[in-house]
Amino acid sequence: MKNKSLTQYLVEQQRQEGVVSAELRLLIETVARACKAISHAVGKGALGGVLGSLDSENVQGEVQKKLDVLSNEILLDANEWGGHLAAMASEEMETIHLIPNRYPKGEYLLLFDPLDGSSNIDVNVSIGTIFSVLRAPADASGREIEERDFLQPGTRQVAAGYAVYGPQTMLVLTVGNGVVGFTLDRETGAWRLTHDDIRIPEQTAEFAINMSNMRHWEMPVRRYIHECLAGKEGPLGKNYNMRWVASMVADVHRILSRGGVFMYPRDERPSGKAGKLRLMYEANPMSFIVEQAGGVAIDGEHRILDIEPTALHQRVGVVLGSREEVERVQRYHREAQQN
Ligand SMILES: O=P(O)(O)OC[C@H]1O[C@](O)(COP(=O)(O)O)[C@@H](O)[C@@H]1O
Ligand SMILES: [Mg+2]
Ligand SMILES: [Mg+2]
Repeated sequence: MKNKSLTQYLVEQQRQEGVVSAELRLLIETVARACKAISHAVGKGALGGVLGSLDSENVQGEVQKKLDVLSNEILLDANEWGGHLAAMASEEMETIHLIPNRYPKGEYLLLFDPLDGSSNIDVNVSIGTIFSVLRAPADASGREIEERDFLQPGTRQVAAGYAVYGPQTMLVLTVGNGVVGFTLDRETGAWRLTHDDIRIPEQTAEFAINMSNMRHWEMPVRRYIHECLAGKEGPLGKNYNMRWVASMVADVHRILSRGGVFMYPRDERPSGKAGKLRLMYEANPMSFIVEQAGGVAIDGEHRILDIEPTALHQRVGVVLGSREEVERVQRYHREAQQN
């Protein structure tokens, strides 16, 4: 039998499981269509003139790549007119994007990191798109959506997913009923269910962290990585392997595929920034997916999904992946606080 299509999966989630509304189904299909368009642009590379940087910076002061801006535009254009959304927010835009008055409005809020792993674009390494869906608060009906309407904890997400543009283009999705993965059939253009009920193994011997930041890490992170590096003779009693793609989508995708722990911890740099990754566009959607796959996601001490956001572009420390390892890192943080 042929693999199920994304539409078929979503219709089942709507009819049989009752976890997806018709509007949410159409919204997810629209996002998936946009990801397909981004995948095509990524695939053209230098032939499509999409590589390289622009002169502009985004709100976080990062130089924008052509593909950051192009992917942002593709997602905005695809999602503006469908009538499913009240507003959108993106890592690449300073403030929220309201649905223009000429289009019907819906009840959902869409947030995205249009192009994750920007430093890998020009070197032909896997990159991706991350998205998160919230419901607009009930008290927002009848008035214009404001930034504060987006500031909801990750537990309120009704769907989250990512597309990874690698050797294969895949879409990994949760609607709060487990995690599934679709592979883009490049000949027919269809998303086909290839990875049913993805589960992260509880134990692992593989970690992912940017080691060049070691001198800035807090003690609990140093302790954990030091123990991993000590291998079989150390306190953890096993030899660890290390991987760091530097595209969160690709690193998290590996963890969903074979387990592991991914860390971009907050550190002791005086920048006052709590880590590098963004809560609303990266940490929350990935944490929702990881938890739905049986893993754990924390900021060091606390569950990421419980964080009450205070700003749209807020950054957060991230430790996620296989349960036993993440809980060990959490224990080290708690012990450090008690001392
Ligand atoms: O270059 P570093 O410091 O290793 O950071 C890598 C991290 O930065 C990110 O690329 C940030 O995402 P953007 O490309 O969307 O800004 C993550 O995907 C990745 O985990
Ligand atoms: Mg990113
Ligand atoms: Mg990005």
